[in-house]
Amino acid sequence: MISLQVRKSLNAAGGEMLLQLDLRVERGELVTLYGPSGAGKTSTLRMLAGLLSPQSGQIRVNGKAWFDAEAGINLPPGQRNIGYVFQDYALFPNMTVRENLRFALRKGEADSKVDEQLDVMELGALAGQKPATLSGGQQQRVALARALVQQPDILLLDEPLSALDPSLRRRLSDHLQQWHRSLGLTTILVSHDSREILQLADRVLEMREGKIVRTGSPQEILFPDLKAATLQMVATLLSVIIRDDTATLEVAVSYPVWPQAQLRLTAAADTVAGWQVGDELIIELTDAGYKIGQRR
Ligand SMILES: Nc1ncnc2c1ncn2[C@@H]1O[C@H](COP(=O)(O)OP(=O)(O)OP(=O)(O)O)[C@@H](O)[C@H]1O
Repeated sequence: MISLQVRKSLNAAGGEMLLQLDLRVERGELVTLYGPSGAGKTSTLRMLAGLLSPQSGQIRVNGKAWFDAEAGINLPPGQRNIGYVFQDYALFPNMTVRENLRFALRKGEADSKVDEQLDVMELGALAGQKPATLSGGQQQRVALARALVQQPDILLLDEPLSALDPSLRRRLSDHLQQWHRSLGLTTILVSHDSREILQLADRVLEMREGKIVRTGSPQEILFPDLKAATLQMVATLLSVIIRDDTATLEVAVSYPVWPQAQLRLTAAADTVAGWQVGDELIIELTDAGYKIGQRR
């Protein structure tokens, strides 16, 4: 179990911002940190990893103090059994993909763990290449593979799938879910992707300006405006074609998640004025058919 009560003053764009956190994550839980850019999500992960020191407070993991300002305890990153994938990937530039993964093996462990991860991450063909020759998405997969080779107790993931194309993203989020369960990991995931959060998260912590402002299930936090008594769906606008007074829309349903999630709908051209691809929509099923509106 992770328990973290810390304060840290950060230099935000608009001046000083106090990161003030009091959170607990149970063993085996997968929790998502969700919130706008600059809310302090990455800084929270960096404090857990030992890369950023709080000014006051405590971090305890499974009963052991990792940080305690009053007692003068601050374990270095190497003594915290954490695997992390940060936005800059932090791969060793002078090592090949395979060497980057091998470096994360514990002493005396077989190379087969490296081969296994290369295989699952679909990186086998790139094993001999250096990070600089890889795309962002490939580097992201190497970073994820390296974090898992380490066999951590705690996995910290800062938008680990954001640079991947949609189909690879889906495959790897399935794998992530399996690893989290089968390896008994405790995972903290920073994500903005509704589908990813709905699929993976047990609980969402919403952060704003350095504080946790709401916690709840993915549905409660992502879609608080959905009315329980009516049949509604949340969807992303994929395309819109207007002909005369009628707009034809293609949308991808993100909640509830359907196996066949793409729909084609029509609406009055006036209704969709100003809508853009990528906008989130709410589709409400009514006696007369359906009603579409933009999600506020
Ligand atoms: N070491 C540091 N010292 C002081 N301020 C920092 C430090 N690291 C980050 N900050 C500032 O703290 C604020 C929060 O940054 P952080 O990266 O934690 O936000 P975030 O929620 O992860 O944002 P994003 O979604 O854009 O990654 C930013 O304004 C940043 O400039």
